[in-house]
Order: sequence, then structure tokens, then C-alpha cells
Amino acid sequence: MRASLIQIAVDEGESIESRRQRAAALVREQAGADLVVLPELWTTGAFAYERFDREAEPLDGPTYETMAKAASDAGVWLHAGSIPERAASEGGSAADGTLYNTSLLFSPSGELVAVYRKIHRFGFDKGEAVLMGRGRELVTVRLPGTTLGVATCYDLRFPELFRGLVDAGAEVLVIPAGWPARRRKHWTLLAQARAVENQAFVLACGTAGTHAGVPQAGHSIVVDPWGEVLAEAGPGEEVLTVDVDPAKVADTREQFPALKDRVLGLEPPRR
Ligand SMILES: NC(=O)CCC(=O)C(=O)O
Repeated sequence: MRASLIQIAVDEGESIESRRQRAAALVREQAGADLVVLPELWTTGAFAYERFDREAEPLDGPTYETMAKAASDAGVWLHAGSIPERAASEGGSAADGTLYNTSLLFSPSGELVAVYRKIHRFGFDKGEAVLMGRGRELVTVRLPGTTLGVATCYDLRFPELFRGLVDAGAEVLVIPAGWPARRRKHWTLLAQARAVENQAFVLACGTAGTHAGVPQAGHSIVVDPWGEVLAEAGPGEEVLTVDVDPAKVADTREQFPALKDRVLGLEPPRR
């Protein structure tokens, strides 16, 4: 399976529409790949909190339209990264005002096959953590020959989420992010840790550039189920293309069956 991670630069000098068209062109250039991945909140920037409400889109808004077409033009499975989503109210099309950090996944015919709302929101008592709602559902996506498990940026710090994805059959963990440069070591370390402990591929796609005064780490990374780094981007805008063999997941899990030794339901300590 050939995967292309589009580490797009998110800088304030560029309009959202220009970046959307540029992202679509980059997706089209990946025709021949099987899976293409864009990062987290690449329209606004993950740290541009004041833009979330202003630039929020319905699920079927302009990014959906543009990315559905780009996926079908290129004939690729597309994880289109995430958008600030303004959720529709239960009963109809009117927006209810709730924002989510929502990832969109498309099939090679441009059909929306999965939606993932980020579960762990970043910012502690400000930013995304207070401006956006919490997703509640794990999401896996069946591709020919493998199963993707999806997570977003800060989720990377929460191993139990990934165990849930593995229990649901995930073999390739896809993680769009807008990770800051000052915590780049955590990014690389956590990506490798999630790959080793889950004996799964990790495809982690970050942004480049600087927005809201936060320089981005870049350094998108692809790690195999043994923890080896197959490819790593530099800090700038770049497309990282790598061939991954999903059969390696079953091989690794068979040869070193640590996942079978999990002990669940441990007793809490007695005081
Ligand atoms: N957008 C994010 O989730 C940022 C996460 C982050 O900066 C960190 O975990 O560190």
C-alpha cells in the first residue's frame, strides 16, 4: 500500500480558499498512491482558536466538496485531515452552534466513508478544549487488505484510545495533527510508542509553517509495527510517500505475540 502524507504549510498570509485549492491539487498529484493523508485543521490552523467559529463549516461544506472531488479525481482513499465542523441540529439542517474537530475520509470514488470527531481536545481550560465539543466514538475504516484506525493530534497521548482501535481490528493508525515545534520530541517518541505497543503501522501527518504565533513541527512520520521509522519529513511543506506492507502487522503479532499477553480487568490497589 502506497501512502502519501501531505504536510501542508499553514501560514496566515494565505487565504483558506487558496490553501483548500492547493491541498486539492496536491491530492490530485498523488494519483497512483492508495492512501493520501492531510493534517489536522489545515484550513484554519490548529492553534488559530479565534478562527474556529468564524470559519466553521457544515460536514458537507466547501472542504467536503473540494476533497470529495480531489479523492475521485486522483482515485485514492483520502483521509482529508480535519475541519472545524459546525454540527447540524438533531432534527434538520440548521446549525446548532456546536463545533467539533472533525476528520473526513473518502473512498476513491469520492464517497464519504467515515467521520471522526476528535475525542481528546487540546488546551486544558482554553482553546480547543473549551471551544469544541468532544467526540465520543472510535472510528475504524476497512480498506482493501487492511483496516485503518483514526485519531487526531492530542489523542496521540492517550494509549487507551489506540488499544480500543486495535481491539476493533485496526492495523494502520492514521493520525493527522497540528503539532507545535516546541514539543517535536514528544511527537516522534509517541508515534513510535503507539506503533510498538500496538504492533501497528503509524502514519502521522503534521503541518508546516507558523500560525497564531505557533511554529509547527512538521516531521510527519511513518513507523512500522516493530517501531522502525520508515520515513520522516523535514520541517517544511513536503509530501512524504512510503510503501507499507499491511501483512507485516500479522507477521509481527505472530512472531512476538505480546498483545496476547494483555491482562484486563486488574484489581485496583487495596489501601
Ligand atoms: N492540536 C493539538 O491537539 C495539539 C497537541 C499538542 O500540542 C500536544 O499534545 O503537545
